Amino acid sequence: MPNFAVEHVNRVRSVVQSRNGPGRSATANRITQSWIRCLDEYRLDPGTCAEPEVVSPAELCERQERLADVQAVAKVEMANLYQQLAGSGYAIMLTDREGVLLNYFGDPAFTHAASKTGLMPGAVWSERAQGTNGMGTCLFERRPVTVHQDEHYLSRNTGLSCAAAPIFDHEGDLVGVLDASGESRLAQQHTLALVSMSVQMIENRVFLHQFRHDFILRFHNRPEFVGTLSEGAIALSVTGKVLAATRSALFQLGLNDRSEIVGRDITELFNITFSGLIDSTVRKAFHPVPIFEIRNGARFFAVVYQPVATSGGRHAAHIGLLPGVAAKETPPPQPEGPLDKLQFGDPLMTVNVEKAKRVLERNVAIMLLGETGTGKEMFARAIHASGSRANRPFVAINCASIPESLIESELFGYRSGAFTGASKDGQRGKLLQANSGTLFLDEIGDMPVALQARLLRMLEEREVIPLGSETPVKLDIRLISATHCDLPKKIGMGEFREDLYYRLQGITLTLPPLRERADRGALIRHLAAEESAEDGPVELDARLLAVLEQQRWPGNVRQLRHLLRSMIALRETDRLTVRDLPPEYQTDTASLAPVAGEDPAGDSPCETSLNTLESAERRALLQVLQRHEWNLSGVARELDISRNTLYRKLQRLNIKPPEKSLIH
Ligand SMILES: Nc1ncnc2c1ncn2[C@@H]1O[C@H](COP(=O)(O)OP(=O)(O)OP(=O)(O)O)[C@@H](O)[C@H]1O
Repeated sequence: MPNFAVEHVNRVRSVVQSRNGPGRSATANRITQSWIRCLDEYRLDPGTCAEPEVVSPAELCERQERLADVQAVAKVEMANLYQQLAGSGYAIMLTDREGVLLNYFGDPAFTHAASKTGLMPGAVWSERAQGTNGMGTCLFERRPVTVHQDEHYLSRNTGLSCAAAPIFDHEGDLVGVLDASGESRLAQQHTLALVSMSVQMIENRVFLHQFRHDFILRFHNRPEFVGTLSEGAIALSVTGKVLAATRSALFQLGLNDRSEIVGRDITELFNITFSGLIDSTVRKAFHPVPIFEIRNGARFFAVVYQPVATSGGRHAAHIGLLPGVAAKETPPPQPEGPLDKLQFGDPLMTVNVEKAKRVLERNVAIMLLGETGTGKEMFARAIHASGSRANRPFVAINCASIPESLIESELFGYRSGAFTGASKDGQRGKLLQANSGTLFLDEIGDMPVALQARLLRMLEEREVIPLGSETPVKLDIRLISATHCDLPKKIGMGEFREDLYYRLQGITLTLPPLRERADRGALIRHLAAEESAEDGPVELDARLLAVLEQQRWPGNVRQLRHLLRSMIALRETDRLTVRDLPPEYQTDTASLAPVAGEDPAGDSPCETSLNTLESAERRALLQVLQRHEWNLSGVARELDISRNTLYRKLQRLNIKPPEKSLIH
């Protein structure tokens, strides 16, 4: 036996005999306790040269099968983790609850040495088989542990540094361990933080998969964290009873045990009915809605996902059974998706929605253009919620609101100590957080030029190198960007890279400003209904509606929503009139034409904002439309213009079809 091994064996024996650990820290005490177990209880020889214990291939298969759900999800996370740590001589391993190594991602530099100690599929890494070690000791302690070099019990394992975290199922049962082991001489706290994050991701995804045929409430106290690693998730039955909850859900609700929540009705936990929650989620196009927890009144933001349909149509059965939802949601032939809920007949919005639907499952970057408040983020969320990534993270980053010096680390992440002030555990950047989901880059026009180059490289190569690392991590991200800037102008001024511009716009969708939306009457009514949902319906009188329709709305839908919200809050009766408008909106009304029918002698209200030439064009076009009984294809043909050009003309000239006519 080599000298170092003899010394290690002697040290282990003397520590165990004197019950005196290698140091006085909690970790050292835990290591001593483990050494005592190994010698006294398992009767292991710290200097053993016996071959590592390995189960038969048939048994390995059987064990892998038993943990198939976890394995399938873990594979993706193991690959991510491996790529974050690759180059530093690490292997990532998954064991079952008996410590049998099921899956292994190894750094080539390490794999050869590792197989000699038994770091290979089928090997048993329980404490009983391998003495104190990351996987085995983690299984024993049921919490994340590091075991660094000569803290190992067997002398042959003292070259290893291990960081391991336990994986629990939704009932709190330990199902396995995720471990990163390597030959690094550095302490493992940073690696342990990464391993623990991966475990949380695995637990969340397994949960979402296992309860995919039930309703799932996903929440966090910050809306932007819904859909990410730290969200809480609660599975609900068709009647709104809690079936299961993730660890993070219990943590956020301040509960210690699942029994405090499982079997309870959602209304006992939050101040909202189940059907109300589903309704508002759908109405807000899967944008998290605020809910309040009953015990302490804490505010959360939540989204409810409906069951994924099975071949037997279990989804449809659920909807049919739901109290309150059933009546409103009589199964339509083509169920309305989150995208459909954003438009009410405006031709440009209809085209946008149709185009977005066509590329839902295709790897095409989407660029959303539009003035502030036109609903770009809402549209991006609806795209995400409509596709197969709906259960994956939606990560939004506003390039204009974070300091230039921090955008890079926000996006690409950093390792511990990468810069002054960096968290000691490092951070997974937004790009990695969004992996397998959607990344929404808002205000992309404000991204610093230097970073644009890095972003472009990431898009071309579909991989990212976290700050402070040298190893790329593969990315699978749906990218949606948005801006209100004139990007071609920025390109001309050298402030935006042309190559990135073309890369970002697989398709470009321009959201119309509110003042140009042909469906703004319906949108106003829809928003008024949403804003008054909690305290009873309101009615908007015709003149108020006309006045609202003719405002300029520099802040677009956001401004409209805020105005309606305050009018509804301050109302004296449930019938809102122009008298309920704040003064700054009323000044505009004097110059507006009266509502049709109020003053038959006056010009059409729609003409008041047009110049003489436009008014003439409008009248001429109306005549052609009437001649063709509003058949737009016929009109387009007669005028020799495309239907799209005709739509734009109708919008510009503020022409709407008569109430009951169908555009065809
Ligand atoms: N189609 C819509 N239906 C209902 N509400 C909408 C719609 N579009 C936008 N809104 C509302 O308008 C507000 C602004 O939407 P959003 O934040 O998505 O706009 P934006 O264009 O991304 O704004 P900014 O450019 O300032 O980031 C939100 O509160 C949203 O509720």
